Amino acid sequence: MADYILAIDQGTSSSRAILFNREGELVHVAQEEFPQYFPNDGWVEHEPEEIWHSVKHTIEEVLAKLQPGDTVAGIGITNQRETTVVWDRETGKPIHRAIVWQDRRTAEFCLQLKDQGLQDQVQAKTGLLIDPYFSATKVRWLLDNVTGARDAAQQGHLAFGTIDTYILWKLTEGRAHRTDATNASRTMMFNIHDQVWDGDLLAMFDVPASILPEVCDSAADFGVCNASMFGIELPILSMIGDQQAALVGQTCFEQGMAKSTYGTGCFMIVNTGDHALKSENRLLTTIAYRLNGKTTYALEGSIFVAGAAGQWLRDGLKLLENAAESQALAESTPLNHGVYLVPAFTGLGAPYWDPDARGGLLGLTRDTGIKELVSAALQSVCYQTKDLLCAMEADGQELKSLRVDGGMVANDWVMQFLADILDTTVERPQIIETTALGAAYLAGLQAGVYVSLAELGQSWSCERRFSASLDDTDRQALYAGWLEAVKRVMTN
Ligand SMILES: Nc1ncnc2c1ncn2[C@@H]1O[C@H](COP(=O)(O)OP(=O)(O)O)[C@@H](O)[C@H]1O
Ligand SMILES: O=P(O)(O)OC[C@H](O)CO
Repeated sequence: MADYILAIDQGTSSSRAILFNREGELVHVAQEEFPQYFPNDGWVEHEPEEIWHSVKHTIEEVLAKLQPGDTVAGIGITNQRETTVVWDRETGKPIHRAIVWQDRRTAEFCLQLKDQGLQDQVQAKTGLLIDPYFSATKVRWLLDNVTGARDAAQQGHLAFGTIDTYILWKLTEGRAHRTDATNASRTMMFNIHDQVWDGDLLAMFDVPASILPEVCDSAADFGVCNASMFGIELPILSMIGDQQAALVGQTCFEQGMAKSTYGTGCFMIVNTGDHALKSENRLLTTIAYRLNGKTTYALEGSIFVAGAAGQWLRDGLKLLENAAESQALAESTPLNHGVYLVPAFTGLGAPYWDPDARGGLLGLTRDTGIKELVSAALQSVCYQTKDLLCAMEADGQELKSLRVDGGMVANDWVMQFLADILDTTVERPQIIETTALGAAYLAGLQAGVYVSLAELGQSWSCERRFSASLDDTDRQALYAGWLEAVKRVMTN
């Protein structure tokens, strides 16, 4: 049996390649950031070739650490979801930069669809709420705005993919055009009940079926990366959206188990088993994973800005050298400083869904300083999680505890404030690279390294539990201030 599984975690801010051993331990990791482009108000783009190069370099870096005789079972790919790439099938060249999930350029078109009363139909088929977040309107924008694209698409010359599909295409040098059910479920073109690309939706978004990838289980034989690329032949054995991968990496396999991931954005997901539970509180119904043709569903709350607020303080305002510094600054101010940052830089996601909202900084006084701003930015992530938790509870999902992961959970102050504001126990696992681990687990299942999800469930272990200790009155007062601040920035 092979020694290692290679996971590729292609996130919004960086790409990572990680070698896990059979015990699910992280053995080697390489990481590379890539540029973000903000060409217009609310627009966010990535250069697909730059993403691919970062993926290629990180794979090369970790494979270089293998010893002679070491074997790799295959690759699991997990990725930032919804981000949309369209490329030429012949040349492999993207016709435009990727339109990133955070991008709001199609807000007006989404509003038109909602005004036409199409929300219910879209939600019934896809589990999603009409929003620029999802791929469908981004594909339409590309076909309408890149010269010649629509004609080329009609003639079958173009391919669409989310980032998983694009990486697979590159790894297999154009031989495989596939995605998995979790990524398909985020396009707003996929019927999550019938598990097919939906003709009505394709007509609604004016997307020709010829550009779509084949949809597979999350663990499947997706294709093979030939030895000519990295020196060893590597089959691609899993593909899964990063938030669903984190659910798998956190081994939340039972109904009612939940995780929240704090990367660029924040995504809380609760496993709802084989039931596609319709949210009455503006959460998303989505596919958690599909294995051996059996679909497991989830309820998701998606927040667009979490760690990105720290990036703004670091790169935009130059208030921080690095994200880790934020902890000491936040520790040096009381919780009730009265400053609220609503980081609606690219609109608000769940449960508000207001693409036109923009950020607000409220409660400033003459003595407001860097530490209050930093604290407010970190607190905003926890308040937004509270919004999601309230929506989940209103949908009948009672969480006893919350498993957390992602780059931001290294910050103990944030984790304690999160437990305090949620009034729930927050559990940080030993391995916080759970996204990559989830992809590796599924690749391992496909390769026969692991036998079942139940076996994997035994492997989860907690590094630290954060218990709520804040007085109830203080909690309520802090959260009431947040709700008031959100009201001030909303446009709908
Ligand atoms: N100690 C920390 N405190 C606060 N934020 C942090 C800390 N460490 C990392 N981050 C934030 O976490 C994010 C990176 O997390 P990661 O899971 O790698 O994101 P992604 O998958 O979106 O690329 C960045 O936005 C960074 O600012
Ligand atoms: O890059 P992340 O980890 O913030 O995740 C992005 C999400 O998949 C967007 O839906």
